Amino acid sequence: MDKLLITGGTPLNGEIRISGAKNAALPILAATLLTEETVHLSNVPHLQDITTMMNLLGRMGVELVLDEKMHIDINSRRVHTCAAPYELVKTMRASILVLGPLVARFGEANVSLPGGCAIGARPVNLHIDGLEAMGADIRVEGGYVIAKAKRLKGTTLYLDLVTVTGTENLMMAATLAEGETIIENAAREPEVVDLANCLIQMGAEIEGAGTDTIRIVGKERLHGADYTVLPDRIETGTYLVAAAMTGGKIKLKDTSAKLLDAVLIKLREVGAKITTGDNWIELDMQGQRPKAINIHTAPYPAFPTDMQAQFTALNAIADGVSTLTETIFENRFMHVSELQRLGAKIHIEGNTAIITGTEQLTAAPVMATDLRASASLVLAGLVANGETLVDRIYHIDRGYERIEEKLTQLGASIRRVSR
Ligand SMILES: CC(=O)N[C@H]1[C@@H](OP(=O)(O)OP(=O)(O)OC[C@H]2O[C@@H](n3ccc(=O)[nH]c3=O)[C@H](O)[C@@H]2O)O[C@H](CO)[C@@H](O)[C@@H]1O
Ligand SMILES: C=C(OP(=O)(O)O)C(=O)O
Repeated sequence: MDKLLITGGTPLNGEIRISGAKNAALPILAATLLTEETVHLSNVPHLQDITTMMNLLGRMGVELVLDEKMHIDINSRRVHTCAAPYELVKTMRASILVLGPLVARFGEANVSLPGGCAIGARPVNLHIDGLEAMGADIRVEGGYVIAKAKRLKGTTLYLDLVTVTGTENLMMAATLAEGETIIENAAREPEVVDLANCLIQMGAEIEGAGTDTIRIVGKERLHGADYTVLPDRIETGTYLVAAAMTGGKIKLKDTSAKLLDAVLIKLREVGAKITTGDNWIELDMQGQRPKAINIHTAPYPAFPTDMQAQFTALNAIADGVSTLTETIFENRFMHVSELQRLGAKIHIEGNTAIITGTEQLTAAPVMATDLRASASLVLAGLVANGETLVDRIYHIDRGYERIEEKLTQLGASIRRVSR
């Protein structure tokens, strides 16, 4: 099994390109099930989750043609099964995103509940309740969501909790439903907006994406489109934190500062000098040690839970004591015990981590438990004294494209080893 071997101590310096967003590309790939015409996608990141989604679509009969730059032509004319089997989707939560499109276009779906995950229980009850309210007949049996429907009917849906993939699933389903659907308390994440923009290019009528009320008027059919996926704000944020932790100076290209307001505010509080342009962000830490900052995760536009682990690593070496409160997932502190192995001084009280910054972490073998937890261990490895070996990096390959190449380009000492 591959591991990452990191020798800490080099301030990051240089320029890299940010990839397309995993959490936008996944629902957009699922959305191609809504039309029999070809959808052409660009800026799809080369990641394990994307491969899993493409394998799943391929197994259903979707034709996918891709070139080495990950431009993909996708055609769902010949779908012959509406099943998403457990063996194919167990490693990826986002597989549930095929549920809405399948029910809306084919009137049936047999989709495995996504497998257990280290960050929390992550039920999909709101996806199911919403589709039922639109007229689908759904039962959950043997670990599968089995749905049948004649044409879905538009209605007003109120989501009890802000759910990103729940909003996406219901928005996709509503594009082919009869009449108008209103989603109240919708997620406002940029990835929801990106999906809506792609659906609009496919002929959908959607207003209000990016606000908490989304209105969709269903169409008889959608058509093909040519769409470019937005940049990955979490990948962007992760590299910015890496530069801040190492006291470096980096420029990230093909990204957008507009997606990262809450994160950039926190990085400025840490002491980073940040300059932005239309499609780039530069961070200069001027060799300083970061200042400790308090963080509270919440749905967009507040501070993203997907950046919590990376800021835990930053606070572990920062000057001062900080608190970091996780409000989205009940079990998203699995990285804490691994960071403690590197010398971090953190204790957990309920859903808050209290962190006393220490000037120097010391290398140790550590184990990744989920995607962003693994990123936090890599960041800690970049500043730890000695060689840190990060195990179970298949988690990181789910969400970071060529991470060791990009960090090497920025001057880090990191390589993939099989041990
Ligand atoms: C592929 C993708 O886009 N993943 C992102 C998405 O995950 P995902 O869409 O799974 O996360 P949700 O926004 O749905 O989860 C928010 C909260 O709602 C709860 N909930 C959700 C649905 C439901 O039916 N019932 C329920 O109780 C969840 O357990 C969680 O506590 O948003 C999360 C929150 O920003 C991010 O961390 C993930 O990176
Ligand atoms: C939690 C994440 O992804 P997923 O929802 O796909 O598990 C993430 O991207 O940090």
